[in-house]
Amino acid sequence: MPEFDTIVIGAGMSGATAARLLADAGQRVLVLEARNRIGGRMHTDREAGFSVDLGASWIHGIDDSRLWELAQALDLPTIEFTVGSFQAGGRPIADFDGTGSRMSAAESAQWVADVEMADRALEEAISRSTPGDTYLDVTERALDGLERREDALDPERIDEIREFFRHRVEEQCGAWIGDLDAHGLDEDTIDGDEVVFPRGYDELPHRIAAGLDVRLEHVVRRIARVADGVRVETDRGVFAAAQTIVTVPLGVLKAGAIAFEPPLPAEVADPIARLGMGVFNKLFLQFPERFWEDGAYAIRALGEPGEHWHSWYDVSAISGRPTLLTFAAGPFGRHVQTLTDDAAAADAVAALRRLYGEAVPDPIARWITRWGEDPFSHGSYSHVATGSSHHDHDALAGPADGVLHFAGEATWGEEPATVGGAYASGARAAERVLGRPVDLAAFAEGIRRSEA
Ligand SMILES: Cc1cc2nc3c(=O)[nH]c(=O)nc-3n(C[C@H](O)[C@H](O)[C@H](O)COP(=O)(O)OP(=O)(O)OC[C@H]3O[C@@H](n4cnc5c(N)ncnc54)[C@H](O)[C@@H]3O)c2cc1C
Repeated sequence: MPEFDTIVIGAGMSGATAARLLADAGQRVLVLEARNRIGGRMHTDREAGFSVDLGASWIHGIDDSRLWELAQALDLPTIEFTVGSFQAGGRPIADFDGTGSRMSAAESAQWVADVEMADRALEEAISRSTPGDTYLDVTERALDGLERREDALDPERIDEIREFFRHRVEEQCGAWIGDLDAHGLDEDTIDGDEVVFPRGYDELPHRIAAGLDVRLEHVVRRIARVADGVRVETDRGVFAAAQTIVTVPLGVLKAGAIAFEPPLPAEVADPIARLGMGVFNKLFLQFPERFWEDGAYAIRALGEPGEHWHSWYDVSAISGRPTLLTFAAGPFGRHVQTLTDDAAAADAVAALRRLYGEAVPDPIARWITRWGEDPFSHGSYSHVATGSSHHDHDALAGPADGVLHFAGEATWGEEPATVGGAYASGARAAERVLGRPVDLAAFAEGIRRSEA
């Protein structure tokens, strides 16, 4: 008989959740984690004495969110910060136009109205799209229609909206707009406020994983199905169990970093090949003093000044120090990974100086991520690449044969690319192993009781 009932591969949100649920149900569970830390793409740097979330920061929409229920049950402090999604307006945003000049309130309101009109045309174009159409195709059709209207917007404004749509895809999916399927943002809905975690988001997987048998720095290389279950080969030994839950990121599966014996069946291998893994990187800049206006949640540059670095979020409330967070995603995100930290920060500061001039001091600290170069994620999160569909996410969960299960953000079609999706997928994998539903309220209560 194998030594373990279940081996969970990966100690991120999905793996920690599945492992804890199974251990709570009385199973002998082993978690194998390649990195020297728990949390995966939830990773908080606390070295400076405050929290800097290098991976996920937000719960995107707390209404009807099981993740929000968990965060509340565990008494995690949160700060409301409803601008994590890429919106034209909705919250106070300091907009700058194509000449780098601050827009008036009326100009910003007009911009939001223009984007809303374009979004309606885009929705229509998506509904009429045919298989194989990219998000770029439908965007161009929508903008083309707007250009030919009697009350057409001027070409400069159309270009700004085009740029906005491109940036939205890059931020939501980490992908170039021409690589995303026309339906790639269909599931991108946010219900309710968004929140961030001043103590750091990775507290969540750490508390879930507390007390589990987690072996860090164990890189899984091969998974073989054998007569009585699975043999999992790592760089530090071989482990056996009745079944395994694989939670490594889609990027790791796409890179072929784990060999499966026998090879994965088409029902799982094809979605792995079809879905895309995007790159989304963060750059935090901390300044000696604040130079942007009070009350603005975000700063946004339209047109040419915002071609690359275009959106800055004021995250000072988390550290108590003047700090802006900006993103580099898609092709630009891959480019930024090739720059030194000095060069990337200097480039972002130069973009800010086009808006605020010499009022922008040199930053006193910075943090920059390179998720696309990380061998244990090979990217930031999954997306519906051209030719794939949201069904591919759920198909990826398997189980291929009841012994080999998959979980992780990429396996949850309703809310992929999120911590909420990872959490739900971990719970689903545990349910499939146990053959019965799990009670997430009791799960949270169990974590609290064990900490008391
Ligand atoms: C920069 C960034 C910002 C984000 N922002 C948000 C946000 O604000 N809100 C949100 O909801 N989501 C956000 N996300 C997405 C969110 O972080 C992920 O969806 C979620 O954390 C994924 O959890 P997971 O368990 O599926 O995968 P992971 O957290 O990646 O866990 C998988 C684990 O498998 C391990 N592993 C990999 N290969 C091996 C191997 N060969 N052997 C053993 N172990 C291995 C990894 O080290 C990792 O610990 C962001 C992601 C990034 C990168």
